[in-house]
Amino acid sequence: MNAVDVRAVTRQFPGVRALDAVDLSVEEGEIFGLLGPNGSGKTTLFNCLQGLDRPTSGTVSVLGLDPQSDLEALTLRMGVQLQSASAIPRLTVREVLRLFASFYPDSLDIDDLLRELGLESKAGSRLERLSGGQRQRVYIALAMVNDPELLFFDELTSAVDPQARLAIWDILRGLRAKGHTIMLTSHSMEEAQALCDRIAIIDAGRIIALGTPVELIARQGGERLLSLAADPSPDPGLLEGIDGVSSVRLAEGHVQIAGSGNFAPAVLSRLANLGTSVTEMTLHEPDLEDVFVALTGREMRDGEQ
Ligand SMILES: Nc1ncnc2c1ncn2[C@@H]1O[C@H](COP(=O)(O)OP(=O)(O)OP(=O)(O)O)[C@@H](O)[C@H]1O
Repeated sequence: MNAVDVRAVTRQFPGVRALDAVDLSVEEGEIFGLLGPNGSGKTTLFNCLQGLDRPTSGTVSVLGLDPQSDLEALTLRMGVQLQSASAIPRLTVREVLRLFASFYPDSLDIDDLLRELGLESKAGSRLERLSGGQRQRVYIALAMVNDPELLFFDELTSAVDPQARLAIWDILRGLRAKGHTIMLTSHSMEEAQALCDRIAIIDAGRIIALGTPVELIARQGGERLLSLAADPSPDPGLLEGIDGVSSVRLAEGHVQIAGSGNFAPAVLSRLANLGTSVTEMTLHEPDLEDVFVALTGREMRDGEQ
């Protein structure tokens, strides 16, 4: 059984179709990323999955349950990340965990949870005193307190520094290793690539791509791009026949060589044979951002509304 099944889900608000015939499934035990620019429908879909909103048409099944009619049973089995703890800033980490644990008939041991999330030394600190990364770890702990099968995280790492981000990714990987299913939203293609088993890219309420990051990049025909400055600048025609190279062009004083496979060493050796010295070189691997640009004609961040 899939953890989540969404079939032909449309959510129409006055003047805005936030979700438009969305189909997707999340398998048990995977980290599934829902990626899209601001206003693309991520929160609306999460709301429908968590029983906070109802699709205008289509069906949603979460852990085999209907989030509208079976919400009570579902609440015991899912964990939802708190958006902001503004209502409880004066409680300590331990107090807020105890409070949340009291909402459920069964909960994890608070000390184990604190240890697992590296929060033991912060147990007595008020939420308002924590750093952004520490607070996000508390939100993860709160979502975990009922030991849920399925966890939802919304923009978990958007406001934390790179080091805290890596620590949070490790926590999520640890949850996956223990069999939990995770569904997360993100604006970050980098995060999706590093963390998610599969992703759906959503744009204007429609799923425009669905698969593993590697599949999506391959499907888009993503190529490596070797960009170099060389002196003297070589005739592009002399690099065109190299194995794996699909195109060579001169742009802004750089030679840009696109292709697949490991063509860079052959290019460099051809340039050396031509007596050309390379003064600068970068290699861009195809990534999910390229997939988004190829599908929509714009950058993920440009799409913000
Ligand atoms: N209650 C509502 N009433 C009217 N329009 C809404 C409502 N909720 C969301 N929308 C609209 O639906 C669209 C999708 O919004 P949603 O919040 O799902 O996007 P999102 O992808 O989560 O964005 P963000 O990344 O900014 O959180 C937007 O155009 C939004 O303005």
